[in-house]
Amino acid sequence: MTKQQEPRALIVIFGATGDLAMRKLYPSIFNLCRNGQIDENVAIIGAARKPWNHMEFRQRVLESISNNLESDESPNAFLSRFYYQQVDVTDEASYKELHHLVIDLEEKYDTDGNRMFYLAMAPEFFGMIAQRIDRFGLKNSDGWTRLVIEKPFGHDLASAQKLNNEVREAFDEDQIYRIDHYLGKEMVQNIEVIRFANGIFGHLWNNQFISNIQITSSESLGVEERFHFYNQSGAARDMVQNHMLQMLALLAMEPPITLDTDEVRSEKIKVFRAMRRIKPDKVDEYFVRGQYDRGEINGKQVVSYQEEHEDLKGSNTETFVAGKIYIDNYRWAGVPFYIRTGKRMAEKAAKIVVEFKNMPMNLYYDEKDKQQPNLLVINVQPEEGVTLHLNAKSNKPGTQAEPIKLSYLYNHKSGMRSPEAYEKLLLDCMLGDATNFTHWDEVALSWAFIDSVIEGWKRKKPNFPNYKAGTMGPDAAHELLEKDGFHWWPIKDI
Ligand SMILES: NC(=O)C1=CN([C@@H]2O[C@H](COP(=O)(O)OP(=O)(O)OC[C@H]3O[C@@H](n4cnc5c(N)ncnc54)[C@H](OP(=O)(O)O)[C@@H]3O)[C@@H](O)[C@H]2O)C=CC1
Ligand SMILES: O=C1O[C@H](COP(=O)(O)O)[C@@H](O)[C@H](O)[C@H]1O
Repeated sequence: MTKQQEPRALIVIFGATGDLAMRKLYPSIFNLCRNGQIDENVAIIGAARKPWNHMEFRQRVLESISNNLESDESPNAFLSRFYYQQVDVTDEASYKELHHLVIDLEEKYDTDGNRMFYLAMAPEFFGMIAQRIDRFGLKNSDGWTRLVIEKPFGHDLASAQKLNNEVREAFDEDQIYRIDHYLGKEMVQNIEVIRFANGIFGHLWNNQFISNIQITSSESLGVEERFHFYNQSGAARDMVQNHMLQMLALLAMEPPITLDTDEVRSEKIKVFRAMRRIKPDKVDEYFVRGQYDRGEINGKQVVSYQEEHEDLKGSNTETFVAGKIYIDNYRWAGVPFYIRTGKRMAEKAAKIVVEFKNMPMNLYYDEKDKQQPNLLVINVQPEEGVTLHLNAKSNKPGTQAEPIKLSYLYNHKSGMRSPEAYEKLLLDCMLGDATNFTHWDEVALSWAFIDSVIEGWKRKKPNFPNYKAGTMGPDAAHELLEKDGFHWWPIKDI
């Protein structure tokens, strides 16, 4: 968290007619307005090629927020702040027309000259738009100008570096807000608080007391309409390089000296630097890849990845990744961080399990009835909460101790709604708080790590498909932990 400013701004959304804008951005802006977190000094320009006028655009925005509207609530004041400008980002004249509208609205809404440009467009346009915003005078020297960039930020280190150079020719690092929506999730933000505000965890958070940490983000859906993008990307690039490694960094970083953006980022960067790089010829010791076959999810038969579209036939793209990552520093030497993510798995869930080492001597359990390790479970989604697994006195005949759970569920409190990730991140950007956005060094180091895994995979053709839809991935993902004497903790009811 960094010193916060007032949320006064003109927001320009490139890609305003697209899926992300409709499904995530407009409902998030609506919630921020309804909660009074942004007010009359914020207006929004939607920019895309569709030949819409302001009224047609407002109608689409209305449709996108219809699920959020109460029956007796009028959306008119909210919608009146939305304007549309037809823009082809490849056409220079578009930027000049956009500039005129920006100037008009800035005066009307008294936005102090603050401008947020949100790039909700295909990544190949990111560099071009950033440079043209600069070249056509859309950056404002009176207020602040910020550029929000969606993922993916590159396809590998080389392309990310090229994109970063292009963007940096027009914007300074502190003006660039690279989105990783996992950093906007309530329980991901809670990792730091749980660690740094609780002595019982803070003091034990190291290799003396923790045996391993497991991070899972599983999805039950397949690739759906995004198959074209996904087939060129795969789970390692789509989920591991960003979301999974970001959660790992928050779990592993040293306490920052303050919560200022630079301090938090600098601790995360140190984690990325300490991550043991996997040599391509050793990739199979550390990483497992998978692709789903036909299977059953929620009682419904589903087709294999390769059957989802004719273009996917014969594909070698991984839809599942499990990995073991070591952080070679004093705190974490010898502690494996296991990560696991994939499509068409048994459940949609994201969960972190911190497994503590057992007591050195066991008074209450015998050989057949082993002591359960203490677990701290951070439920990221769908439930949001924390569960602590302890051992306590048992009343059952023949046993002296048994595992019990202490749970706190955030989203089960009546009337409590966790803000959507995009809601928080949009507000953070307006407030000038870049803590929950990724710094270039984090992006570069995580690409370097993933590139060597992918390089190792390229050397050997995978034997795909290798897991059934509706399961928790290929057998090799389970063996990865078993050979270290661990197992994956379940993602349900834990
Ligand atoms: N959808 C999602 O859930 C997520 C998306 N993202 C990222 O967000 C970005 C956008 O994704 P998504 O919304 O799904 O993509 P869509 O394909 O749904 O939308 C693309 C948008 O770009 C506009 N566009 C395309 N070409 C031009 C052009 N030459 N000039 C101006 N506008 C143009 C399209 O509008 P028009 O045709 O009217 O010009 C449309 O508004 C991508 O980087 C994606 O990776 C990230 C996470 C999740
Ligand atoms: O960034 C992405 O994330 C989603 C999963 O996000 P979640 O918030 O629903 O867990 C994933 O489906 C998508 O492939 C990926 O690009």
